[in-house]
Amino acid sequence: MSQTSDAKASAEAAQAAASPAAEEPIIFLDDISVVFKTRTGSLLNPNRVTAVNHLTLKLHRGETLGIVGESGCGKSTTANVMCGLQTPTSGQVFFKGENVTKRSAEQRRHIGRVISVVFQDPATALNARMSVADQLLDPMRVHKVGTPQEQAARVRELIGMVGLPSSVLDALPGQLSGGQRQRVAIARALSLSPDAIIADEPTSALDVSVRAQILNLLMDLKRELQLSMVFISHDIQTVRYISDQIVVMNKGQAVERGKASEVFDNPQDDYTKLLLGAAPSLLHPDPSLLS
Ligand SMILES: Nc1ncnc2c1ncn2[C@@H]1O[C@H](COP(=O)(O)OP(=O)(O)OP(=O)(O)O)[C@@H](O)[C@H]1O
Repeated sequence: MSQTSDAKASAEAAQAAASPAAEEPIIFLDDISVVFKTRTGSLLNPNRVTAVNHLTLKLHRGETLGIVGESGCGKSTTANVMCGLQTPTSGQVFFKGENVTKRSAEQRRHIGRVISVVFQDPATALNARMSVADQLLDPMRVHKVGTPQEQAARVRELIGMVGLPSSVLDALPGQLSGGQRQRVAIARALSLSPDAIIADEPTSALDVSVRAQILNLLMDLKRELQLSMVFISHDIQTVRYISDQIVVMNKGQAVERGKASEVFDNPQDDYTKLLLGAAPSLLHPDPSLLS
């Protein structure tokens, strides 16, 4: 199934490449694999773990691509390849048509290709000793974006965009709730007006009631800013709620892909069916929380 799924994606990619009029995907992972050296590995592959195995996927402008699969299936490694934190062992990474396979996240920023990441735990993603205002100013200072006045105005704009009062700007992360901290992390991710955002399990560390609020915030921002987003989760119901397109991963491979509604209403792969069958009892006992 995965080969069929990836063959389909490769055929689409070839077709898109042949048509100059077709809009380039923001991110295009072309048949990437990531193999880590380890002390253990498997019987067939000693001292090696294949975290991602011949994966092809595309993120189009304004789209939310959901990546779903169990722990260890390669989601975070895929996210790291997308944002330049991990170089693939094989395969190529394109950013708006440009081959950036060998470029680090830092090098990509210098050529104006920005992908921001929102991590699972805002407590560790934010600097505990920096005020909220400084956390938001930091990326603009580091990348020398705007005058001090423009940066200050942008900070006020960002904090409003994520639904927080400007009174939190002087607070330290430890003085905020988990949901507020994740809002700050999202504001920080938006500060350089990224081409795409990768949200890697952004709600998993939060209380169930707060999860729905953060999901709704991401949906609102996506609409208002026409964000292109990769949303990664082991929770298939959360992915279903927010995504336009879905890739289901198992053991480093894409086992199913397609429009979210089609994948969920008519899953073809046994693993997807298993995830869907297991889903209702996993994290959202009360579906009204997501409405
Ligand atoms: N730096 C590394 N060195 C060795 N093995 C690694 C490394 N990073 C990830 N792995 C292994 O690669 C596989 C995929 O890991 P990855 O973190 O991408 O999965 P995941 O789906 O994001 O899981 P989780 O949801 O638990 O984070 C796992 O078997 C993991 O142990």
